[in-house]
Amino acid sequence: MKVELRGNAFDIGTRYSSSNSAAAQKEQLSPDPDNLTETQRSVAAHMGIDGCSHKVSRSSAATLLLLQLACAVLSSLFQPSSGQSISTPPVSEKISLLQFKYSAGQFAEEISSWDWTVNQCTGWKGVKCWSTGNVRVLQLPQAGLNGTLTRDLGGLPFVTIFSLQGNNLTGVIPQEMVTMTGLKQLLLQGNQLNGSIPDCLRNMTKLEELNLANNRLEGPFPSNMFATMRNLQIVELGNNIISGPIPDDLVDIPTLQRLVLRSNNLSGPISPLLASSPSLVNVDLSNNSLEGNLPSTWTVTNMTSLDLSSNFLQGEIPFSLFSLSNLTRLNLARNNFTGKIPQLISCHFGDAAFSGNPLLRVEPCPLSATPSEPLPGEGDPRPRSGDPPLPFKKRSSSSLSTLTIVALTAGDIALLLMSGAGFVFFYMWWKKRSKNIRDDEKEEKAANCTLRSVYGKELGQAADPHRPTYLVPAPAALKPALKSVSGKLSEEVLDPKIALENDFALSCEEFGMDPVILDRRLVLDIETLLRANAVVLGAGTFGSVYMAVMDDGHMLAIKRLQDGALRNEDIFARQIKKLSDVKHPNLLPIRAYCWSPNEKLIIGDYMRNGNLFSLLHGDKDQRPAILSWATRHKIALETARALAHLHDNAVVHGNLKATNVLLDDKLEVRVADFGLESLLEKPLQHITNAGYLSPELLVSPHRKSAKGDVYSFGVLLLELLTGLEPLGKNMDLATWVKEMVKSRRTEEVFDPSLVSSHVLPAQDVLELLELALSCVHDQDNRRPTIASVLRSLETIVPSGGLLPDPAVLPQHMGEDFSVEHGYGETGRRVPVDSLELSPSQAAYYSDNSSSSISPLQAGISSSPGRDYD
Ligand SMILES: Nc1ncnc2c1ncn2[C@@H]1O[C@H](COP(=O)(O)OP(=O)(O)OP(=O)(O)O)[C@@H](O)[C@H]1O
Repeated sequence: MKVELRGNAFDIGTRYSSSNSAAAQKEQLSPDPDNLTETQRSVAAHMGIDGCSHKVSRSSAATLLLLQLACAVLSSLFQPSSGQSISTPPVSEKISLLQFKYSAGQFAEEISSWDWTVNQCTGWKGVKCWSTGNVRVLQLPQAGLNGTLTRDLGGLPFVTIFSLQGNNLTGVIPQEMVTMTGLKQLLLQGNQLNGSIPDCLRNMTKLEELNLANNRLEGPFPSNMFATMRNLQIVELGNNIISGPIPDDLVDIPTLQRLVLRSNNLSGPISPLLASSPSLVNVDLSNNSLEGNLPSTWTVTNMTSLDLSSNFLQGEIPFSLFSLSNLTRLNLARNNFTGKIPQLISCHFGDAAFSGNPLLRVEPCPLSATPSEPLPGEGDPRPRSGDPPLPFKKRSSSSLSTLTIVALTAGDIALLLMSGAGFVFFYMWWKKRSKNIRDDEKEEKAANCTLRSVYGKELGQAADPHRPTYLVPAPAALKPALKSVSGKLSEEVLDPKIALENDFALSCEEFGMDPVILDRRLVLDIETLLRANAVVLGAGTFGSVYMAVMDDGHMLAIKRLQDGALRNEDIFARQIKKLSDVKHPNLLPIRAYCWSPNEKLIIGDYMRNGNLFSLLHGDKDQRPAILSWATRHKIALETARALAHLHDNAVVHGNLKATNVLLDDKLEVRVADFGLESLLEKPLQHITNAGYLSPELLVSPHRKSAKGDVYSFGVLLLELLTGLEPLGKNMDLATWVKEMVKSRRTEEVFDPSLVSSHVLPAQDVLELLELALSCVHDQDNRRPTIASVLRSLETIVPSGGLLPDPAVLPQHMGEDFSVEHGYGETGRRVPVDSLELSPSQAAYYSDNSSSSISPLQAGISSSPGRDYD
């Protein structure tokens, strides 16, 4: 009997589905809407709300009625008689939900419980109801939904939380959702939704959180859309294709705290309203096409984080911005700002905050004062909490005082800096010291350490990394794992404010045990991990890497090892302990790990400045940085130190490449991912670092050796010298440079930002090239040891024989430099085939200049077969 009736219910759903698209059937039904029941009337009324261009059609209402009648009979038979306190749920809402299921969730295991015979309020996953029986919450994050948001969702007028993030929903956001006038959270980030931002959102006047990030929404904001949405606290629309200006009625919402519009096509100036908002805490407008000068007066007193990097902003940076009392994270990199940044300010916000502005003169900071600190005590000679008390009252804010700013703007900068050098050092010392005191206090509270959603109550306190990071949906491979544990999730983890970043936490739940801590300064338990928000940073050879934000703002990087990791816990523990024992200031320490039969996580610190590859070559959300010769030399030196230390401790890195050369807050190198193959059941048989692999390893990738590391290091040096990626279209970088040198075209290999066309490279650069070439010798026994490479590197003192950083050039020289060296009018690097590369460098990337096969593709080291003359 039950089976039969379920079949009926399914038929109804299917018929309804097709009726929606079949005009003929609609016409046949044509009921009189005057005869609608109370619920129907309410739905229809909501669907026809003024101000929304789309109104529900007569035939839809008719279909609804017919279905409701049919279903009402069934529901009267099959409502549970368990004495629920919830009233009988409206059938129309059930139909709307089923219709949505048939459109988007037929194959989603998550909503297999959505069965007609079950009460939707008590037995359907992801659905919660009011006591009246109306749907209050629809919450299905990462549920494997695959299809469109149907117009029938308009039949859920009493929903307050609509949370379908991290699925694979396509199509437009239907105008019918206008009926949801009581909505407080609309969370659809991490889908494939397209079309424009629907005008009808304006009717959601109670909305507090709007998150449509990571979709394909395009076009400008509907005019005056936000004028009615005055309760918004969080607006996240990053990583779409939204164009046009940022509307004033958005930035002046009196409750708005978090505004993330990064990586869109937004243009126009930054409104002075944004600079004076009393509520804004976190703002990220990076990676757009915003232009013009910054507002001259900044009074956003609550703002802690502002990212305007990678735009076309220009003019001088107003000092009032630096005086904001709570601003700890500022990123103005990669714009066209002019003027001068005194040392006091570059020390406060970090040099990187101003990099990539060719006409901005930044006085580099001899110390680092960026907000994120290493764990207390780590290689850190700073005073600790046991030290004598401070001689003055603790300041409540870390901002520069108004007095300081006035002094600076009055033109006394030089004098102030000279006479105040002691103050700077003392200030930095004090700042770091107070941080240590806080850290120590936190350590004492370790046992109670819990994490909160950074998008929830702790809004804006910790979530915003200095460097923009993409939020991306969980890798497909992870989804089954999520499903398998989702049934166990607590209510709190399903908080819709905790967005798709919780992919990591979900997968971690499988452990059910605390992580093994390898660094006693790290306080972390499974609860902590479960509640942390995680962002996928990327996936590599060994698995995915996530960034997770702790409640104290500390950011961890968590590598989730793919299948193939050691199955024996003891051996895994022994190997990982061995790796974590190899400590060096230029190695990224392993702080903890999790092991379960199905999951293995490796936990270390998150490096805000990303990796060398992105820095040199740029990536999706970062343009290449302009690195001076001295900086490149420093990176080479520190990487060599890390590698030498590994080899001294009998650890082969085995996967050295620019994405594994990470940069910490002080732009100091932290080499990551060393020795990871020792954690695998079987050595990898495939190439993990194409372009960096020595000829002998191309033949036998599993025979990792110290000399193989030296070869990879040589390629890194070449990358730093040439500015080119390790793999061109037709050959690898080492082969290309060797050929260029053989053809006496050495000067053409250097990165044009290092050497002007009429100044030959200085001796020290040539020495480095020679050293790099010795490392990439085809025969491993002819390569030097890393210890001897390090010694040579230490003797090379970067000279001033090259053009200095554009940032320190006088302005007129800066202009010449940008034109001559391919930075274009805006001071940005321009793509391959343009001025940025020498003709021979451009040829390295082009695929029509040679028909040769890359030695990597061929699996052997051979002559490139390229015509160099
Ligand atoms: N601790 C970290 N801090 C910041 N970024 C990190 C950290 N660890 C890894 N990443 C970044 O995350 C991304 C993915 O890293 P992952 O190690 O998985 O891949 P990979 O380095 O490209 O390749 P491989 O797995 O072969 O090393 C890379 O861009 C990497 O630079």
